[in-house]
Amino acid sequence: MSASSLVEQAKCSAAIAAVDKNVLPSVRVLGIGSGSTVVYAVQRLVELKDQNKLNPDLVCVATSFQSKQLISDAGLRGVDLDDLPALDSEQRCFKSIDVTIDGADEVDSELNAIKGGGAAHLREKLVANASKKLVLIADYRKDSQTLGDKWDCGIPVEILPLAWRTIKRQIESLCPKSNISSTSTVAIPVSADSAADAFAFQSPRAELRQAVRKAGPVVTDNGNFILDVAVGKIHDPRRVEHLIKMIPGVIEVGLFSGIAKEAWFGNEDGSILCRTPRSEMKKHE
Ligand SMILES: O=C(CO)[C@H](O)[C@H](O)COP(=O)(O)O
Repeated sequence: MSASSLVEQAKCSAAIAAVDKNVLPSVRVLGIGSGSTVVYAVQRLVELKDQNKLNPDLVCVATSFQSKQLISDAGLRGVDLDDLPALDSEQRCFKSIDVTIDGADEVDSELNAIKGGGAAHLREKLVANASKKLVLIADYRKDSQTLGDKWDCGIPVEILPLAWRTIKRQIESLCPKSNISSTSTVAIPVSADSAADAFAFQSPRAELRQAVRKAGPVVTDNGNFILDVAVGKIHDPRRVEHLIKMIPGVIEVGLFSGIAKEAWFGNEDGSILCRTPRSEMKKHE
């Protein structure tokens, strides 16, 4: 089998396993992520729907234009995030989505994730944050110990177009390039008053993401630009996320720290791994 078929098979098997385990008839509100792996999840939902295995009142919340199209093409009922009741009266919590199934660009051992390879991470994070459970699905290339081990395209950062050069400069000046070599890892104090406020960070390089088959930059579903910020290995994703998010004009950072509850990976050999934060890997057939 070719390498690309193996990857597709791995995406598909992870998606099917995650949907079967998580989209039970009790699920009434389902978040649908974005990207190529999610396509397989939606295909599985159609099969379950045809077998009357889904909640008859199921509604789906989209995370992008693509996801909205997937939902409607599958004959599933879509609903806007803001049209959901703010409070789940049964469980008395403010998470109105039961489960969200989404892809990822890289997932570390704690299930922190890089997302936004498809430039959809702003709405993906809104939906994930409103979900009782975020389940990630991916192929074996995304499964890593530390963010930055495998994904080398940088952290996607959605920004306000009118100040893109200023924001780029400010991100790059989080750690002046002149201070370090391209391979070194240095400690950057994020606040002057505490030595503990330091984290490993490589020289950030922020590139404006360019469109394919369209002249100029990628424009997100929200009308914004994307900077891909290369920082090397990310040992403290929450810190990095907060540091970048503090820059005025940054709308959302494609780091999902401590949000996902479960991640499913399809392997090259056809097996599937399910991971939870800090857990041992569980092998499924
Ligand atoms: O975050 C995303 C889009 O913003 C995607 O979920 C992520 O890029 C993974 O995509 P794929 O399943 O195509 O590998």
